Parts: sequence; C-alpha cells; structure tokens
Amino acid sequence: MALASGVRFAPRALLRPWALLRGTTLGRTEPAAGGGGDGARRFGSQRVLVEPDAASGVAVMKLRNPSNALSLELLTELVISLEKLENDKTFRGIILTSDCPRVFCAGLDLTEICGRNPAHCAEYWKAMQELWLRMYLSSLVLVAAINGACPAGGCIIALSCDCRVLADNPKYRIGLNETLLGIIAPFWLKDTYVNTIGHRASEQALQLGSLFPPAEALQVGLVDQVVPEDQVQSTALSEMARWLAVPDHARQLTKNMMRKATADRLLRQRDADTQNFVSFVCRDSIQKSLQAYLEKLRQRKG
Ligand SMILES: CCCCCC/C=C/CC(=O)SCCNC(=O)CCNC(=O)[C@H](O)C(C)(C)COP(=O)(O)OP(=O)(O)OC[C@H]1O[C@@H](n2cnc3c(N)ncnc32)[C@H](O)[C@@H]1OP(=O)(O)O
Repeated sequence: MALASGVRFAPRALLRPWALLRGTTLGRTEPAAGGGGDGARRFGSQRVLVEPDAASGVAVMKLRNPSNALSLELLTELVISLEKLENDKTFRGIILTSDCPRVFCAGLDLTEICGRNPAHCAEYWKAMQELWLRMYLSSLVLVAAINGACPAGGCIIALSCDCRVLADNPKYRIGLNETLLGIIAPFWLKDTYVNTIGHRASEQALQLGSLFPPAEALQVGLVDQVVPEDQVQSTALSEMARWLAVPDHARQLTKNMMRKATADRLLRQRDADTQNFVSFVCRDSIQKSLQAYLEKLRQRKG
C-alpha cells in the first residue's frame, strides 16, 4: 500500500481474481467504433465493457449481464477490469454505468445462492466482499451513472462509488430492500448505508426495505444528482471533472481516511462474515423464500 502521488491504497492481494476466472473472455481488446489509437481501445469481457479515454484519464465501465445481476463471473470480471485500470497510471477515474436497458444492477444473482452447495455460496460471497473492498477503497474516482433500477447489491455497488448521478425515472428506484426478501443486510452493507445517509435514515430504510424513487433518493442523500435520463452520462462526466480537479494524493488520502475504518471492519471479520452468510442462506427456510422470490420475478416477466 504505497502512499504517494499515484497512491494505490486498495488492498491488491486480498484475493487472486484470476483464480476465479472460469471460462470468461476477459482481456480481449478491440478497437472502439471509429478506430483510433491506444486511448480509444476498448477492452473488457463478456459482461464488462471498458471504454477508456486516455486523453481525459477517464474510462467508462459498462455492465452488460442479464439484468446486471451480480453473478460470480460478473463480480470477477469487474474486479479484474478495476485492477487493470488502477494499475495503469493513465487513468484517474471510472464512470460505472449499465449497458442493460432499465436496470443499473439487480443486486446479488440469486441463482448463485439458490439451490447451491455451501462451498459455492462461500466462493460467491468472498467475491462479493472482494468487489466491495476494491471499489470502496479504490484510489480512482468512481462515479456511478445510474441509468436503471438499483436495488440491494446494486445499491451497494453505487454507494461504493464517490458520487452518484441517477436518471429521473420513477421506475429507477434505489435502496437496500433485503428485509422484504426475508434476508438481512450484513454489517458492511449497513455501514456503507450509514456512512452515506446517516444512522436514523438507515435505521428506517433498512428495516422497511425502502426502495427510493429518484426525488426521495436525492432528498435522503443516497444520490448526489437526479437528471433527465439523456443527461446522465454528461452529468457524470461533469461530476468527474469536479473530482479530478483536486490533486490526486490529497483526495486519495482523504478518501482513505474516511473509508478505511469501515473496510478494516470487514477485513478483520471476513471469514466470520462468510460463514455467517453461508449458514444463513443455506437454511431451508431461507432457500424456500429465495426460491419463491425468484419464481415471482420470473413470472412477473410474462
Ligand atoms: C447474513 C445474511 C446476509 C444476506 C445478505 C444478502 C444480501 C443481499 C443483497 C441482494 O442483492 S439480494 C437481490 C435483491 N435484488 C432484487 O430484489 C432485485 C430483483 N429484480 C427486480 O426487481 C427486477 O428484475 C429489476 C432489477 C427491477 C428489473 O426489472 P425488469 O422488469 O427489467 O426485469 P425482470 O423481467 O424482472 O427480470 C429479468 C430477468 O432477470 C432475472 N433477475 C432479476 N433480478 C435477479 C436477481 N437479483 N438474481 C437473479 N435473477 C434475477 C429475472 O428472474 C428474469 O429472469 P428470466 O430468466 O429472464 O425470466
């Protein structure tokens, strides 16, 4: 964890993301539409598309999984893409957005924890912890351009960024709705919520499983700007410029000062948190309610 200009304080070797790659296509590089030099080359994988702009030092990272549910593969590909950008000194910021219509991120991929064995659930949860740790402590500026629904794990991905811009569409609700599924947000999701909107608002929202429409999300402080849908990207870029106007080392050390204690809490209890998650989700009663919820989602589609 060097602390200097170009600081990299994110714990890099928390887990070896490459070891998680199972038949993904990460690492492919393709020229962006219109061609161009290195700065215009996209890279990415099946589930994450990265459009880097070397001139501005900003990369746009697009999620492109079905409903952007956080499958093990998506988590792994996100960690690897993030690491790749962090290790390239050209880049100072990432705009995270969705390539999937109407959904920014549907949260945990429930098929990863429904009808799976404990070992799989543990592997999955470790990958979730890993992504959160890396995003929450990233030395880069992360701006979430939220162009769709953003429940539960999707909300946590957005809250791990430094700044959030939400499209003004009443269907694009954001929040931690775990209690409505009969599950409990783990302490580090709760901590992230409290750090963003404060204790009392979190206490209410977490117990009620509130999903906030844009105006309410802005009011409670879950997002920083609500703008018409066609202005989400441009507003995210303007926000990025504001954050990048600050010298990197001062901003990075300040970010670390604000977030490290929260991340350390998970780092200290990572194994216990994994065991707790696995024993909870593998209970028969929880499996039944997750199964019923998934079924409801599938039927709703028709
Ligand atoms: C100690 C215990 C600790 C426990 C901690 C657990 C932490 C949990 C955090 C979570 O993230 S739990 C997941 C919560 N997520 C949700 O409740 C979102 C559910 N999805 C939706 O509400 C909607 O899908 C949407 C995101 C608003 C999108 O709506 P849209 O109408 O555009 O799409 P659908 O037709 O509903 O869905 C399309 C397709 O995707 C499947 N799907 C949606 N969400 C998930 C998901 N989270 N996991 C798995 N699959 C999902 C849905 O079933 C459809 O599938 P199909 O096969 O195409 O029919």
